[in-house]
Amino acid sequence: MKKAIFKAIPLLVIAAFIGILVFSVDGLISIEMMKAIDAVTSQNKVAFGEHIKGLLFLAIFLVPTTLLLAYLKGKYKKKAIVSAKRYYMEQIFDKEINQFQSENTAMYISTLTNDVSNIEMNYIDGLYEVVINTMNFIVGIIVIAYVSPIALVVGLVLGLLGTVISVVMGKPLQKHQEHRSEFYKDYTSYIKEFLSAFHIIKSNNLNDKVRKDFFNKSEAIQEKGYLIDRIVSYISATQNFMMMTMMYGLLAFSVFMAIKGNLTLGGVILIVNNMEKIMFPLMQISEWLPKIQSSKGIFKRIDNLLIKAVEHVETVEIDAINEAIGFEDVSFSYDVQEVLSHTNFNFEKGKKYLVIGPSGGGKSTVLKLMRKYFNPTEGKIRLDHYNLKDVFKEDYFLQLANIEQQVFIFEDTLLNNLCLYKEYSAEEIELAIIKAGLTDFVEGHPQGLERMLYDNGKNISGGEKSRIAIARGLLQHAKVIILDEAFASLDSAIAKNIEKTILDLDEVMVVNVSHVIFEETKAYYDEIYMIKNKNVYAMS
Ligand SMILES: Nc1ncnc2c1ncn2[C@@H]1O[C@H](COP(=O)(O)OP(=O)(O)OP(=O)(O)O)[C@@H](O)[C@H]1O
Repeated sequence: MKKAIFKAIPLLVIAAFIGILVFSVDGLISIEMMKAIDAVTSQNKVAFGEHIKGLLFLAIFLVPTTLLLAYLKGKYKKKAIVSAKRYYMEQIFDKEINQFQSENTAMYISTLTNDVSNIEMNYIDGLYEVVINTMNFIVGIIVIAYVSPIALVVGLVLGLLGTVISVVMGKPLQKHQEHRSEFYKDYTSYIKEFLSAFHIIKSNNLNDKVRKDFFNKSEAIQEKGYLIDRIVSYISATQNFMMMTMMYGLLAFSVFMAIKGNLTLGGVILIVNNMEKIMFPLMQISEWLPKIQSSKGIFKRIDNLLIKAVEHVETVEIDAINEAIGFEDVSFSYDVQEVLSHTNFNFEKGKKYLVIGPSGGGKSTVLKLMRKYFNPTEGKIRLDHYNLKDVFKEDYFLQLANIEQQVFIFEDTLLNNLCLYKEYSAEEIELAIIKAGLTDFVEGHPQGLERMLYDNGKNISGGEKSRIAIARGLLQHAKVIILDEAFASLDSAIAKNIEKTILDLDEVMVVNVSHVIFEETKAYYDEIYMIKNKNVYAMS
């Protein structure tokens, strides 16, 4: 993820140059001021007037450059955060479906919210502050060196010491930030679970247990936050002590030089004035360095989360399915459990298949293999004369329409939910609506296709969701339609009608896994497969 953030480095470099300009102008103002004061002490009115003029000119020049620096800061931060988030999303969508499904999605939510905002506050802001304050510090030191080179050495030694102390003290922060990030992951996972199970918790009187668990988890996070704040306070206190020592040390040193006649009054004022310009950046640098360091563990956690499982390299492009999808001596196991053993069967182009079998027999597993979520443990799935494993997913998925019982509804209009953000003609949409039995549903609402669907379809019924999924499948004009218990939430009259519509589709292979079997439509299938005892049997 760091690499993505580094895309904003050119902006940071430009900001660093503008920073040098701003701080140099500021330094020149101090020098003009010193000269003006020395002109007063030597009663030189002409020189005083000239230095005041120079001072005013520089002060005016400072306004646009300071504004430019503020603008660049905003640009850099925006670019860094946007690239980090874009990289994050790209890496997630690069993952295989099966890998993603085997992980807890709460991890992703927690990383995208807590960890990314932590990186923004500590790392992205930190890099900017360290770079800009380093420029400020360097210019401050040069300005002081202009009147007293020895003061430069004293300043540098003290500055270096302060930074080393901060970095060493900041070490434990990294470990605690990592722990806090872990706590947040569990916490997000827990919140996700209890919000999803709200009705189960209420109806089973589990409120007290949930309240107690919630309290314990919240307290653990707050305790960790408190510990981190305490460490930050210790670091700040040590830094303040260092800064005070440095300020008074330099002050005493410049007064000593003035007494010895090696420094003018203007010079003492310049050093005192510029001390803040050295101290403040030093304080900032030593405050931000531990924060930058503490992000290391979080980066590691995010990068581990985004690691893609090693996958087979796909090489075959297709633009149609011309013959069949055939399972040849296919075996498949989840970890230790074997679900299919050396099984052979075919789904031919344009034919209709009903797949039945006992619960846990392996029906969904066959569909997952067919959808390329997994590859067989042994044997191969043939697509025409290719091994399905070698075929590009993007090409293959264009040929498939999946209609499942669990239908996801986007928080958007009915139209967008039907078309899934693709372009279809009005006639195509109308035909899909009719075939999916959605006509009354669309016409029965004053806003028709423009009605809004909310929160994964909370404002529509399970049957309506299923019909939306069916309409989506029909609109796709896919050559293979896979139905996974798609009729389970529909009343039998509607289900029979839709099943018949789908079975009437010419040139479309239909694979219907269903517990709901209608005698009236059974005859329309070319084959019925029974999946049991790790094997697939043709019933005809
Ligand atoms: N991701 C998984 N990890 C481990 N085992 C799994 C996984 N998915 C399914 N199984 C196991 O594999 C077997 C076959 O499951 P599958 O979901 O294919 O059956 P099914 O015939 O579709 O069942 P049902 O009709 O109940 O939906 C079951 O014993 C199940 O517990």
